[in-house]
Amino acid sequence: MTQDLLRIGTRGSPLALAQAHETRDRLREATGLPEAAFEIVVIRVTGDVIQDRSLREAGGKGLFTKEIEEALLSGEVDIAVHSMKDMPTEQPEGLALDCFLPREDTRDAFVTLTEHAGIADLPEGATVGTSSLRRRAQLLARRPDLKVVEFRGNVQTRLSKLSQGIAEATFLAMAGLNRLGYAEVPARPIPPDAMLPAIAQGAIGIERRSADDRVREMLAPIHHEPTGQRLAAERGFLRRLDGSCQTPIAGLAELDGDRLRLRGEILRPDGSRVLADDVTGAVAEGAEMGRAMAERLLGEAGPGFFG
Ligand SMILES: NCc1[nH]cc(CCC(=O)O)c1CC(=O)O
Repeated sequence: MTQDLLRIGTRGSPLALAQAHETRDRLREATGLPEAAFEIVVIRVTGDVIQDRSLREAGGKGLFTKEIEEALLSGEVDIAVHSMKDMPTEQPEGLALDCFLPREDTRDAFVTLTEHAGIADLPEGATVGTSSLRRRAQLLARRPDLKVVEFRGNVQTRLSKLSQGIAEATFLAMAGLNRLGYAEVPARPIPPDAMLPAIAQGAIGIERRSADDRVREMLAPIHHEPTGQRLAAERGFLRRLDGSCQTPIAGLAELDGDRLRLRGEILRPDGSRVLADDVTGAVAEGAEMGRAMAERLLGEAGPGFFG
């Protein structure tokens, strides 16, 4: 970082830009620096360029982060703002990811232009759009009769697919809708008991060069430790499961004083089996609780579970 400018790297999607603006505003507030001290630098990532096929086919993890991390390492940007939901559990050598903003709503939302109030009310054989393996598996676990079609693109695109009748409902993260200020989108939050969210859903993380002390000091006052504690548990769970990267995984940690409750779930992609666990322990033990839960569920699953 040059003496007077902090370059903030981000994807160019409306949600990514909203998250970058939130980060800049919090940094301005914390540092007292003027708006001119920050520059938002939009970086094109592979995941944004691929439009014609499913992201999974294109090769899994890191599709939304690789180019941004390269820009960090080369000094093109000084920090990178990410949806933690899209972040691998390990960062490249030389980068640190330990600053988290206060978490938004962690729930998924059921979105429909029809009068159906939720998953249970959809007519027999109805079509639901989602490109999330997790949501697909969770949906089919409850309603094996439903048809799932691939749904990509931003919120507007997905809503227009609903209005064209391509599907009767879809799912979106409440966090994204709230951060974009889309109060008019017909979205009903789903309680975590009914659909456990993705690991780290609703959390924003800020990545930096490990050795950049000036940036580390600048980020310290905007870090939200309770969010960090919850993510430590959820990502501890994910880290142990990451090997099978096509695995539908869900998890949510919640704090109650110095206690942490962690719920986790792994599913077969077709929803035919769901293995779930729910534990409470000391906040400081979150990462280990997550790892141990993953171990238990993997043991229960046995070989071939994800087939
Ligand atoms: N995988 C895409 C993605 N990454 C983060 C969010 C939403 C915001 C969040 O969960 O923080 C979304 C879209 C969605 O799931 O609706």
